Formats: sequence, structure tokens, C-alpha cells
Amino acid sequence: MVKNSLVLAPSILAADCAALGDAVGKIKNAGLKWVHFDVMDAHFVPNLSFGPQFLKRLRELYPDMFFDVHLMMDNPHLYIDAFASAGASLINVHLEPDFPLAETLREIHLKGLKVGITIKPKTSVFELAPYLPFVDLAMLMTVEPGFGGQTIVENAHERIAALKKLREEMKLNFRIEIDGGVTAQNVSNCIKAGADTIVAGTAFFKHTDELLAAIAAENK
Ligand SMILES: O=C(CO)[C@H](O)[C@H](O)COP(=O)(O)O
Ligand SMILES: [Fe+2]
Repeated sequence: MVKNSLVLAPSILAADCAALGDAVGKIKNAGLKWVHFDVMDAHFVPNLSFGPQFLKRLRELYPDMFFDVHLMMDNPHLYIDAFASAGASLINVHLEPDFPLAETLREIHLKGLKVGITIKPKTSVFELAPYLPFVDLAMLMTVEPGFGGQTIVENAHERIAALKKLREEMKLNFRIEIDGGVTAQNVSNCIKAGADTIVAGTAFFKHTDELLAAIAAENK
């Protein structure tokens, strides 16, 4: 079994929204490559964020960064083309809404992008199983999606460990990403449980040094 390298993907949802380009610059200057880009539609989640035109401009400014696009939308399949053309590196869709999920995963791959699948904190990890052979990454939301700056759910470690066990049993190598409420204080235990791809918004933009030090300590 290949061990995935540890990746930190800062979420620019927590950055100054009038200076998103500078936020990606800060991520790059920290020696990181992944940028987590949260898209909210005010239906699947009770909030609105950025559309493809934001991604397009950031991609122009930062051609070498890896844009991890998290679609919190009821109809993500209608926007794959738009986010792929705008410069997504990976598109991550939720399992919960009613849309052609398997076809959408296939479409994302056919466009030459990495593909991710995501579940909310109350969705069983085992519901992911039929789709896992077809994804590069599976993401566990560790807060209810919709807002940054929340506290991580209590059963995050159990859910990460369950997904890691499923990955072993299925003999797959997809990345295990976690999203929401990650801090310098709780990140080590999440990594020990099996997370290899860490989204952090508030912690990265407000407590940069502490978060980077905590991750570096786990990356030895
Ligand atoms: O998808 C998200 C919210 O729905 C964000 O990626 C997530 O909340 C990251 O922000 P923070 O690290 O501040 O919790
Ligand atoms: Fe996210």
C-alpha cells in the first residue's frame, strides 16, 4: 500500500475576500501547492461564496498552484464544465444531493482532472464505498458545511479511522481529506487517525506559524 504524502490545503474562504490573490500568494510563499476553493450555492448550504470567475482569475495569477475545488451545491453536475474551464485541478462533489453522481465523477476524470467525493458529518462513511474505486480523494467534512471558523465534530477521529480501514480493505490508495475546524491543537490526532490531506481556513490564515509547526512535526 502506497503511503500518501501529507498535504495542507488552506481554504481561502477564511482569507480577506477583497484580496484573494494575495491569499493564494501567502499559501505559495509558505511553500504549499494546494488551495482549497469553497463553492456554496445557498441551497445545499445556507451560504454563498465564489463562482468560476474567481477561480479563473486566481488560476491566471497562479498557473502552478493546485486548485482543490469543493462544490457545496445541489446541482454540481451542471457546473463541472465551468469549473474545469476556469482552472480546477481537482473537483470534489458531495454524495448527499440527488444528481447523477457516478456519471459526474466520470466526467471530471474525462476532463483530465483529479476527482473527489465528500460527505457531511452525519452521512455514514460506508455510503462512500461504491464510489471509492473511482476517486482520487475522499473528503470527510468535519463541520456542517456552509461556514468557516466552526469547531471540529467530536467523532472526527473515528470517522477518519473507519475510512482508512475501508481503504485498506478495498486495497485502494485514494487520499483522505478532512475539512472544517482543523487547528494546530487537533491536527496531529487527525493525521495519526489517517488523514493525509488537511484543509484549514481559519487556522492557516489566523495562526499560520502554529499550524505549520504542528504539521511539520507530523511530517518527519
Ligand atoms: O468547506 C468549508 C465550510 O463549509 C471550509 O472548507 C471549511 O470550513 C474550512 O474552514 P475552517 O478551517 O475555518 O473550518
Ligand atoms: Fe471546504
